[in-house]
Amino acid sequence: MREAHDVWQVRAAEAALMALLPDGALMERAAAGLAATCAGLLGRVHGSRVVLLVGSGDNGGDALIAGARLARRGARVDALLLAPQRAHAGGLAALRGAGGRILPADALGFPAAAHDLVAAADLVVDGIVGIGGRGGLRAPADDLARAAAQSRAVVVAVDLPSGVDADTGAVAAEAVRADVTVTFGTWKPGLLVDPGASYAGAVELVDIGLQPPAPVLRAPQHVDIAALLPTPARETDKYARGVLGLAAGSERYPGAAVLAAGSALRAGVGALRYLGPRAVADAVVSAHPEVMAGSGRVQAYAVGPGLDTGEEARGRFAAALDGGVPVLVDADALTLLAEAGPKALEGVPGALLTPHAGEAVRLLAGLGESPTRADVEAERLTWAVRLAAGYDATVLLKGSTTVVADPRGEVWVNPTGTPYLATAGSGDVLTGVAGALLAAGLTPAEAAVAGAYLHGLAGRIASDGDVPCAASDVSAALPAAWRAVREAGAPDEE
Ligand SMILES: NC(=O)C1=CN([C@@H]2O[C@H](COP(=O)(O)OP(=O)(O)OC[C@H]3O[C@@H](n4cnc5c(N)ncnc54)[C@H](OP(=O)(O)O)[C@@H]3O)[C@@H](O)[C@H]2O)[C@@H](O)CC1
Ligand SMILES: [K+]
Repeated sequence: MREAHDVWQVRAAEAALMALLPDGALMERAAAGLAATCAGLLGRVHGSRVVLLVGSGDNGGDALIAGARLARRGARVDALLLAPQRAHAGGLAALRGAGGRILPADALGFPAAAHDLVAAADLVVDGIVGIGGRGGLRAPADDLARAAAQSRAVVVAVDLPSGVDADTGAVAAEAVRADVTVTFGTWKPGLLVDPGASYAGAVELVDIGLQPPAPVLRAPQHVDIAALLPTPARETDKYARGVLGLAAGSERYPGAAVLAAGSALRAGVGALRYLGPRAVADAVVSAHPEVMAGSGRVQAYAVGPGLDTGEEARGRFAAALDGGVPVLVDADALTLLAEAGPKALEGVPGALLTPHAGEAVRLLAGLGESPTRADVEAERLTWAVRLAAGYDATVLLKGSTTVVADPRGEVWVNPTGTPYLATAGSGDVLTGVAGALLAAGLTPAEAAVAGAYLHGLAGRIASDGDVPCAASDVSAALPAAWRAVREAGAPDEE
């Protein structure tokens, strides 16, 4: 599990550790890790051209000390200081001592000369701001961020790309686009959640000895998901494996039911009961003869894909909520839930809501909040947590990064997925998978985390080689995704 901590937690852990160490030791550790990554990226350090973008805080200090290490190995290092009077004194002395050049950015005939330097560099180190950053990058730092983006140099961000909010991943204005981010002590949420995650490039974590408390955000890996996936026991039967009731599809949208059903079957349900109009039931059964049409005992319901919002749909939604079992609420059922408000979920033993940003806006309106879709996409952690608390339910907020929040405030981010999953029917596949896991007895949060992970992985498999895929292809790739996760979780053979 990758674990991320917020700025407040990092600062507290840093203070506790600094009290035990000589002055500057922590920054030396950070800078040593940073310099090692830069050297690896350069290949040949001697004779290479390195430009440091140096802000006024310790993030700039890390860059200067790493730059000194590279200069001692023969790199030509130029430090561009954004605030010469306030740059890290120890870092400046170290770089000067190692033969690096120190250039106040504004004394250079800024910005032209600074641009030339950045354009000619092999590697640019972004030490403008780290966890002390607030809001979008201010001038003239924003201009340097643009210059770095235009340069052919490899861009390495120190701790996190400047301009990315460490706690939320929000990018208020310009931000540095890094090829690699070297982060210290622990992951920051902004490195895992879009839009910030998309600015970070490949992230390397340098252990500096921090011992932070429980994380604010977790990103599961294959082994974590393998530990959640149900394995049928020798004496199991279809009821023990979990029966899912699927209330999806309508005469207008029969395909959603077919896709969700096929995906649930591939995600290990013992049996699937389809609940809906006769014509749709016929389509589902003809595509998947394993499906039983009609009501009966189930361990969980999944309700919503292609459901429609008319009288008949409302009846199916109400029946699912009244069933006394966990319920996954998606698509049209989210619209009905937003209308009814959180009280509709009272008495449901475990609800999992799976909105995209637009549906989240509707649900939030039911709580008296009025963010726009763009607001939700810019700060998805914040809004997912708010929804989970307001509806007292687990929320899986779908999007460029999918996040899961449970009502106690635990939050996960899904590291799998691909933009190719933005295709019609993709959400129906996710509903089938997560619904099956819910029926198998996973908690709503576990079903959401594992469901999003498998769905994202199946999407990557289906679009391997940068090839577009249909939702049916994603569904068909579920067994391969499941297998990949299982293999990673299997104990090594002796
Ligand atoms: N924690 C740890 O364990 C360790 C931490 N370490 C390192 O310390 C870093 C944190 O250092 P930090 O606290 O000095 O803050 P930092 O990120 O340099 O930024 C502050 C400066 O940025 C400026 N600024 C702010 N917003 C801005 C904007 N939008 N646009 C432009 N400028 C903006 C702000 O200016 P001001 O607002 O004061 O004018 C202020 O001067 C951390 O990320 C890591 O790299 C490692 O060395 C060792 C282990
Ligand atoms: K930075």
